[in-house]
Amino acid sequence: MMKMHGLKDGPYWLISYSYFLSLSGAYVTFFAVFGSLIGLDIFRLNSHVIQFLFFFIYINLQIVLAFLLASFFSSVKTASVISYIYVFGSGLLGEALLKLFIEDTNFPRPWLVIMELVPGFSLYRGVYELSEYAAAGSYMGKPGMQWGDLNDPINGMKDVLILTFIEWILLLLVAYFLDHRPAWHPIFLFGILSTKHSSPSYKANPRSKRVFADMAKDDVFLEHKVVKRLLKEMDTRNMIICHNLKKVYRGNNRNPDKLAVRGLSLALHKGQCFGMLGPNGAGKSSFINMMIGLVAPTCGTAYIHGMDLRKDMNEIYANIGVCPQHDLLWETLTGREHLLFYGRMKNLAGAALTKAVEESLKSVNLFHCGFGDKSVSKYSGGMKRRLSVAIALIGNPKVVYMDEPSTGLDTISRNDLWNVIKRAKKECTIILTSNEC
Ligand SMILES: Nc1ncnc2c1ncn2[C@@H]1O[C@H](COP(=O)(O)OP(=O)(O)OP(=O)(O)O)[C@@H](O)[C@H]1O
Repeated sequence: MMKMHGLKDGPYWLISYSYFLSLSGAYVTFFAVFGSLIGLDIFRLNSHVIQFLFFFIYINLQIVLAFLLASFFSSVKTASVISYIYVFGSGLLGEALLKLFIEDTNFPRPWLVIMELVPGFSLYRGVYELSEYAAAGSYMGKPGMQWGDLNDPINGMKDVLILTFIEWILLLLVAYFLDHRPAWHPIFLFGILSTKHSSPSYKANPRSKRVFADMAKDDVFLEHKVVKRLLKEMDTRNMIICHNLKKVYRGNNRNPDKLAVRGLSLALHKGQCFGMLGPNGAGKSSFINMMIGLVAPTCGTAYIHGMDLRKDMNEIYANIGVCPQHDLLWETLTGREHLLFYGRMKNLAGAALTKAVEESLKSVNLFHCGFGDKSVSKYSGGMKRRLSVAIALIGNPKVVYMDEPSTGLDTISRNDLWNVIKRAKKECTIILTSNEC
C-alpha cells in the first residue's frame, strides 16, 4: 500500500529491515543481560563477542527468512501458522534428533553440517555448544567458550557461524530478488504458464455477452477508435490512455473464471475528471486496482503520461495519488502528521512541505478549529474520507485515483468533498468511481 503512495523499494526494505533488526536485537539483548544478572552460566561464562556474533547473525537470518516467507504467502494467517510449525518443529527435532547425532562420535560430521543448513538446527547447535562449554567451565572453575575454542574439532560453533552468515547473505539476495519478481524467475514463469493455461478456459457466458451488447454504444466504439489513433500516432504524453484493459479473476474450487473488466479503452487529458458509475460488482475497483498496480491486468495496458503500466510501475507510483475505497489511516496520528508523512514520500521537504500540508488541510476543511492537530481516532467518517482525499492530492500528482470517495458521507460532507475535487482537477487528471448516481 505504501508503494502506491510513492515509497520506493530501497527505503521500504531498509525501514522494515531496521525495524525488525532493532526489535529482535532488543529482545535478545534483554535475554542475555537478564540471564547474566540472574547468573545463567551460558550468558555469564562464554565469550561475549562469540555470543554477540552468533545471535546477531542468527537474528538477521531469521528476519531474511521472514521476508522470504512473506513473498510466498499472501495470507498473514498462513504465514504465521507455517512459522510456528517451523519454530516448534525445528526445536523439538533438534532436541530429539540432532542432539543424538551431535553426541554420537561415530556420526559423520559432514552430515551434521548438512542438517544445520536448516536455520532452526543451526540455532540449536549453537546454543548446545554454548551450554556445553558453559557447563564444563563452571565445573572446572574456568571460563566457557573463548575465541580460541572455535578451532576445537568437536566444537560445532565455527561451522554454525560460517553457515548462518553465508545463508543470511544468500537468502537476503533471494528475498530481494523474489520481491521484485523479474520476468524470467521460475516461479513467475509458472505464474505466466498457469495464466496462459487458464485464459482459454474463460468463456463469456451468453448473459455477459448480452450485457456487452447493451453497453457497446457508439461512444464506447468512438473511444476505442480515439485510443487506437493516439497509440498509432504515439501521442501518449500528458495523457492517460487505457488500451483494451481486461481483468479476469481465475476461478478456484470449481468456481468459473470471473470477468471483472472487459477490454476497457479510454483517453483522458489533464484537467479532466472521469467518473465511473456502476453498481457493486461492476468492476470499478478492479479497474482502479489495475491502474495503481495492485493487480496485474489479464491483458491490455495503460499509459500514464507515456509510462507503461506493465513496465514502468515504479515511475508511475511517483506521479499518482490514491484515495482507496477504505480509509487506510493510523488512528493515533493526527491529520497533519499523515500529510507530513505522505508529503515526504512525494519528495516534499522543508518550507515547501509545511506550506503544502497547511494548504492541504485548508482545502479539505480540516484546518480550522485545530482538527488537523487532533488524532484521527477523534475524526468523524466524513473527516477521515476528506483526509484520505487530501493524502491522495498532496505533492501535486499528475493523476489521482479515488475509489468511491463519497461513500458513507452525508450531504454536507459530500458537497465539501466535490468542491475539493473540483478545485483539484485544474492541476491533474482525476479518475473516480461511485455507485451513487
Ligand atoms: N480477487 C478477486 N477474485 C475473484 N473475483 C473478484 C476479486 N475481486 C473482485 N472480484 C469480482 O470481480 C467483480 C468486480 O469486482 P469489483 O470489486 O471490481 O467491483 P466494484 O464495481 O468495485 O464493486 P464494489 O463497489 O462492491 O467494490 C465482482 O463480481 C467481484 O466479486
